[in-house]
Amino acid sequence: MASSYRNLHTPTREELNDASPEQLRAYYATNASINPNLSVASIPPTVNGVRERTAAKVGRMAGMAIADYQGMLHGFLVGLVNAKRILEIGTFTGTSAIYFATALKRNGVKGGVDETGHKPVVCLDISEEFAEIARSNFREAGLEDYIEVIVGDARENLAKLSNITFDVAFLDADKVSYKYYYDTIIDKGLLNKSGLFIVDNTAFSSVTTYLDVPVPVAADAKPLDVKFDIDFNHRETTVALHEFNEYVRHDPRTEAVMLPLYTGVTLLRFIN
Ligand SMILES: C[S@@+](CC[C@H](N)C(=O)[O-])C[C@H]1O[C@@H](n2cnc3c(N)ncnc32)[C@H](O)[C@@H]1O
Repeated sequence: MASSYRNLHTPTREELNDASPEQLRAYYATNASINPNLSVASIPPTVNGVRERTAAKVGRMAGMAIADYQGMLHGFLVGLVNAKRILEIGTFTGTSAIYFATALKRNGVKGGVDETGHKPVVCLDISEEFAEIARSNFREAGLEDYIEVIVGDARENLAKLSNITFDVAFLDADKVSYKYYYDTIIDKGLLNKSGLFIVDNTAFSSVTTYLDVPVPVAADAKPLDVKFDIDFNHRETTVALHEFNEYVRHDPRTEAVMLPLYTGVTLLRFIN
């Protein structure tokens, strides 16, 4: 790739296509080294054991869960926008949903199904196996009244959601669909005008980023043979994210900022 991150050149699709995996990774290298132990925020007890239980079930795929530091950031943002309802696309075994629900509860939001027919955190995930693990993690955390998981392709289930608006929408499922999720949420009015999008992995370059994360797999763990397409196309994902980034950069409806946290976290809000 001709250009580097330092001179802030935005690579073209052709440049991304020509780049080696090492160049992609170097280009998108982000600050993955923030140590939660140095953070002034604390990891809530509701996430205790979630990573260990996840790793015991899915092995190294457990690295797909958001990091604690990012979860603490999400909790902070939930407070900042005074969120009452959150939409999450891509739940896996529930780490990010637990951070969201913990923050809602701390902010005084009550659990249970409300007049919209939903609990405060509505999660969409395609995998019944992951959803089952997530639900048991929600029970362990005492947050089952706060979080529901709707299983199926989020592209279809998003289209079915109606008569509800959210204060935060978190995108963390298949990256190639981010633009579709973003546009559908806006077009259907699913995000309040003062709401916040949080979009994960926007500077992602390789799934090995997940797999490089050390996870606490117990020696006697026998991970499930979970049917999940971990072998998805890295380049297709990278290019789709690049196109998403360019799309939102030029979208007059919103303003965006990408935080150089882990594999990139983009925050977007509506411009009046
Ligand atoms: C990176 S993981 C989410 C991690 C999660 N937010 C956490 O903190 O643990 C991505 C998830 O997206 C789900 N997924 C992938 N494609 C999907 C689709 N088309 N619709 C719904 N979920 C999808 C996968 O099953 C997986 O659980």
